[in-house]
Amino acid sequence: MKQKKMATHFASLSSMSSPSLLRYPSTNSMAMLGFISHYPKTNLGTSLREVKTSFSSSFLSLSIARKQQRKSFLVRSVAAPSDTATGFDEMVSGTTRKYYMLGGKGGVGKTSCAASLAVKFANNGHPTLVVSTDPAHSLSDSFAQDLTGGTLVPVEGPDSPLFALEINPEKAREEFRSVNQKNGESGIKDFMDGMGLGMLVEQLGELKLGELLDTPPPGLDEAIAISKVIQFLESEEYNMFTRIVFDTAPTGHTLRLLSLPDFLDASIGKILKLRQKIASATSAIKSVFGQEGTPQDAADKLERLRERMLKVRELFRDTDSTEFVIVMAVSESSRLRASLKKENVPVKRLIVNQVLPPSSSDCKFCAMKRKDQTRALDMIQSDPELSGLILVEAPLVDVEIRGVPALRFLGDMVWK
Ligand SMILES: Nc1ncnc2c1ncn2[C@@H]1O[C@H](COP(=O)(O)OP(=O)(O)OP(=O)(O)O)[C@@H](O)[C@H]1O
Repeated sequence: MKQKKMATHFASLSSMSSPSLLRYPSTNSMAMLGFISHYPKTNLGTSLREVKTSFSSSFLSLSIARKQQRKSFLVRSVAAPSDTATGFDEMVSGTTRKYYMLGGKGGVGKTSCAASLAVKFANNGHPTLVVSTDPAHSLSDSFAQDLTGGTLVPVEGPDSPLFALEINPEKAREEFRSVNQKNGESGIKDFMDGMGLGMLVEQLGELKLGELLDTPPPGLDEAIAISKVIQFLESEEYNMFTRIVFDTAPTGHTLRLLSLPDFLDASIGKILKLRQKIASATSAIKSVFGQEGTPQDAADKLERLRERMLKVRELFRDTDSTEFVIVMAVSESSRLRASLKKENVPVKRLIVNQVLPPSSSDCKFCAMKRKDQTRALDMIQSDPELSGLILVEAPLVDVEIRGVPALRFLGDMVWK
């Protein structure tokens, strides 16, 4: 229903003719998105004057103006773009597979930036896959398409194949969970004490395996989800993808994820060593690993998971194939950058999203916001953690970033 609405919406846009509208050439039959002035400075006159009208009184007038615009299918942007080049040429060059992980707090526009980057890659000849491993998915919203099935869904519109995937982190954990102990820890302890193996239980207890699987830390699901994606991308079937864009979880989760492979590697390594020790006590192992499958199955699963985690960890640190792009709101701190640095994760670019446009006649509120914003941008530029990064100011646009044409529009402004 919503998709239909979108299609109508953009179809109407494509049939508009106004001197102040700039039409986007589309290589397929998808409708086009028109925006007043594609932001070149020379073209700001009429459009910005109109925009200022809605900005000058209050946000109420802005929202009324928005409604009117939507009604007449006139979509306008209220921001000037950054002139900064993001080095997209470098991002797009070469056919060797590259991974882009976009991370940042929830609500800053991470998904929009990830989806627009994926669209841009696909429009520049790269068969692309965009994956959401954020437990609170919004990729479906962004593409205005249902991507919730946990499988690769083709996205219509871009010039080269673009597939999207929302990974259900719960499902991704199932494999790991299947090696979970079925009994409570005290049950196992009694049982194993009876067999003279109490010490091993203590060692297992120290790993907090049961706790880890029953109430997993937020980053665990994502670590497993990413490792699954990496795994299936290795198969021949998915060789075609030369760009993989990850819409990762919000900052806190992502940071945990970054340290998890080490943690899991250490834990799984210990478990595997313990397996050797208790190899003869089959029934005890069954209690620990559950009744399903043989101890060998459980150990093999853990070993495979461990290998995959190691790959993810390597991938996160490989500057040739992977880049972590930070997306933040203007007012945020540089904590994420510091943590990424500590984890040796390659970061080159920082997107500061929803930046207000320049204007000479702001309302009080807008003027205040703009001041805050200028101060925040100055701080970012002088922050030793951030100053070395390519700073990209993504403008606030007066339209919902939904569907391929809108993502294409945003992508053309952000990824240059
Ligand atoms: N530059 C922008 N101008 C205007 N609206 C924007 C911009 N960037 C994002 N938005 C809007 O902000 C909302 C949140 O964006 P998005 O879903 O991309 O954020 P997110 O960081 O992925 O959030 P979450 O983690 O909650 O999914 C969306 O409605 C999106 O359309």
